[in-house]
Amino acid sequence: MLYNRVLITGANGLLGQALTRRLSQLPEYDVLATARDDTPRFDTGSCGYAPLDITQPDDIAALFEDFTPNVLVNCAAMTDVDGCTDAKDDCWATNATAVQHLAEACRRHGTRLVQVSTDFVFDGEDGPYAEDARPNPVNYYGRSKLAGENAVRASGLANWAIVRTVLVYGTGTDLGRGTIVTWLMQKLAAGEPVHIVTDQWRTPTYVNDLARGIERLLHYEKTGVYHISGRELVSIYDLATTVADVCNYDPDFITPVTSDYFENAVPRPPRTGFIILKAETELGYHPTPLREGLRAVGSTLGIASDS
Ligand SMILES: NC(=O)c1ccc[n+]([C@@H]2O[C@H](COP(=O)([O-])OP(=O)(O)OC[C@H]3O[C@@H](n4cnc5c(N)ncnc54)[C@H](OP(=O)(O)O)[C@@H]3O)[C@@H](O)[C@H]2O)c1
Ligand SMILES: Cc1cn([C@H]2C[C@H](O)[C@@H](COP(=O)(O)OP(=O)(O)O[C@H]3O[C@@H](C)[C@H](O)[C@@H](O)[C@H]3O)O2)c(=O)[nH]c1=O
Repeated sequence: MLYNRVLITGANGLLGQALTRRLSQLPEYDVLATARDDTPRFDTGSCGYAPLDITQPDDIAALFEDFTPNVLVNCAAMTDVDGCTDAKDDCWATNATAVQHLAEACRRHGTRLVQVSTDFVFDGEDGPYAEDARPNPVNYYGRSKLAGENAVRASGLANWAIVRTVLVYGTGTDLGRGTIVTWLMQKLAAGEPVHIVTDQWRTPTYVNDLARGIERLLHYEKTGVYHISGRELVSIYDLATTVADVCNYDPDFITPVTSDYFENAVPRPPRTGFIILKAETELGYHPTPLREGLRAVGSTLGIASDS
């Protein structure tokens, strides 16, 4: 397709900003970025912007009439995992019911839907996971995201894709929720001690890689489930010491702990991470090595790194 009208929801978030930035640089896409605020929190480049709360079906319907997207990429979600357990109704409305409304609008307009999902649909007992592994979420956030996936599958839409990803890191403008990597950089730069878990493993994902993976998926018009993440499976403690090493911070500020140290945190799946062979072979997706991604983030933040 030469000219593709792409609607992005949740554009003010970490992924939404990166994807808007990436697609706005490509002449074949006409992008409308949407988010809850009246105005965007970041430079949208050549993209249009409109406010949209995805929990409001009438607003979705009106926007579809106006913009008539060929593709919708849903980057909006409630992503505060502990907060999802504290505010279950809001979480379900955003991560499950709203996806049902978006899928319904897509079905009515013949729009392709790309839904972004998470490694937290799995229980983390035997990661890394391929696309056909059986979901079994261990917390409310994971259950709500799995319900969002199922809303897409059950919608009767012919043309859909689900992109699952893992612990995304990167930078953006005025992000509501930072990332563990930038949080670590700030803490270690200030010489503040941190306690980091040794018993949770992930394949951390550089946000610009994820945006590129989604762009490849749009380009090839792929359907079905895709795992798009980094390739390296590391514990969060290893991630933290790598951050310290790359940025020349003192690793002694990092104390290893196990998950039970955080008594009030909701349970996380211990070992997730993804097998990304399908994305590599079908999309030509090749993630940035972890150290390189961390260096890029450090450099955006003005931090001198090891290279
Ligand atoms: N970050 C990760 O580590 C990670 C890992 C796996 C999967 N994911 C998935 O990746 C996707 C993108 O997440 P992210 O990392 O970009 O998180 P994020 O930075 O928290 O962005 C999510 C965005 O969704 C917006 N949003 C929430 N409720 C909304 C509503 N009712 N209407 C419109 N927008 C709404 C938020 O808006 P406000 O800014 O106004 O609050 C926020 O900007 C999500 O589906 C998430 O589940 C993320
Ligand atoms: C704040 C903090 C976190 N951690 C660990 C716990 C987690 O394994 C990891 C990241 O913590 P958080 O940023 O709270 O993320 P989280 O555990 O909620 O992470 C999730 O976010 C979801 C939106 C995504 O879908 C998931 O893929 C995942 O990345 O860091 C510590 O070890 N010490 C700390 O002080």
